[in-house]
Amino acid sequence: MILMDNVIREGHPTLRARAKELTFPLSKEDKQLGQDLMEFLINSQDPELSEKYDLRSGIGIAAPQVNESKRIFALHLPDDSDNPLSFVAVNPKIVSHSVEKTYLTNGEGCLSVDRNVDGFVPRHARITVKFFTLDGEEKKMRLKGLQAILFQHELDHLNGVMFYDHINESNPFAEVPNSQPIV
Ligand SMILES: O=CN(O)CCNC(=O)c1cccc(Cl)c1Cl
Ligand code: NI
Repeated sequence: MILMDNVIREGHPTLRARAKELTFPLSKEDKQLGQDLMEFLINSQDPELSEKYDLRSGIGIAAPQVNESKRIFALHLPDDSDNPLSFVAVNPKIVSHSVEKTYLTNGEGCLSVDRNVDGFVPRHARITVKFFTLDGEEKKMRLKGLQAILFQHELDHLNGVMFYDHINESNPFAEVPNSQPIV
């Protein structure tokens, strides 16, 4: 199982590398990696397991964060949100996006960043995405709100981008033009 000791932190070169596409059928190891990423999210959101294994809670995790430079990540948005979202995405892509932006007024956090970095992280408000499941099935879906933000945060990790790269340096809380914030 993935533990915090397996999570690499800022400064590790893998976080700034472009991760490599996977080929199908996936190797046993790559399938296991996808399953391990999802298991980490579920464990990290479980009060007992997160305490037992000292896990920082996460709603997404990308393979580069455990030093696997592969284009695969897992999202697991708690089922108390209006519509639950939980999947492992292989070779994910954004195929189209809104002009309008969005951002979380509380900012974003990252398991690979052991500090608070305040500021608005402007993201596409609505995205159409494509990815493959661990079994090689192609999926296409439209995401908005926190689900869209989360997908973009994880896809950034596959491209060596950190959330704070998007924060306005001169004024972290500067108004974001043409945006609908999420409180
Ligand atoms: O890459 C994934 N992580 O670093 C896991 C920890 N961060 C979060 O759960 C998190 C928190 C707030 C907003 C977003 Cl968008 C995310 Cl992703
Ligand atoms: Ni992150």
